[in-house]
Amino acid sequence: MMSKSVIEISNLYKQYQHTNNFVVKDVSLVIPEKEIFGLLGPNGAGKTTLISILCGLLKPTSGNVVIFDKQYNKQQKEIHQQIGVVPQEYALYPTLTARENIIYFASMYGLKGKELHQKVDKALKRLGLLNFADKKIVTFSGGMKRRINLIVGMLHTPKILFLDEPTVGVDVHSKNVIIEFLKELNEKGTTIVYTSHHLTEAENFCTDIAIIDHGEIFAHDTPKNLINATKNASNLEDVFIELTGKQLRDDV
Ligand SMILES: Nc1ncnc2c1ncn2[C@@H]1O[C@H](COP(=O)(O)OP(=O)(O)OP(=O)(O)O)[C@@H](O)[C@H]1O
Repeated sequence: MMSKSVIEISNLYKQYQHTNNFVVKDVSLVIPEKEIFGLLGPNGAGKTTLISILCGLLKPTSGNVVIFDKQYNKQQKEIHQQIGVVPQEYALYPTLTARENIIYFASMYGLKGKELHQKVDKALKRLGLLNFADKKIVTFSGGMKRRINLIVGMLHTPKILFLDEPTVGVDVHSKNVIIEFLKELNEKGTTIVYTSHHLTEAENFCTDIAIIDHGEIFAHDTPKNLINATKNASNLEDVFIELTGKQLRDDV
């Protein structure tokens, strides 16, 4: 039986002000509940623009986004209570500690008291950062900041978690910790929507993948079906090169 859809995107277009081109072009997608959906594409393909529209940070030029049967122009607050956002840029206060940052953002979702403190400790421990809880963010490495960014986005237990390149620029250890943590959240019921450059990571992690280039979705299917449907492809990288004509460096 098909899962019910939690995100429905129809005929989405985006053109930034004072530019001549659309950077998202006629994108229509349905994302079912409990999916791990990966949006893959080369630099400048439109991944950040599209995911920013889906989490309500940007307005589309035209088209429609429906999340849990709700639309941003009518029920923005209701949608925001049910989603979590982990942006590509660190959304953290550098001179506050990790714990202070997390508590500051979590309190905006109404988390407080003992429950909040227990959740903070549990997440910090799970992501290997409990010993750094009371250190200032300014002293953290890129991988540690990414993990705090992730806790900030998920502590209120969102039904959908949007992540823009959550593993970019981090070492293998941080990357594995992040991916394993996201898998656990997904097993507990969170739908994950993420963008990435990492084809091998996405192939192993995602239940469904859309490949975007020049603002257009070229393909959308399970990793296995994408590979099977592409002549001589043995992995997602082969599919990607066939569809976009580009080699996407699977860098750290
Ligand atoms: N604020 C903006 N104003 C004008 N053009 C923009 C703006 N933000 C992004 N763009 C352009 O829109 C296109 C898509 O950019 P976007 O950041 O969505 O791509 P991306 O796939 O996320 O790239 P990357 O992998 O490098 O992060 C690019 O050509 C970019 O230069």
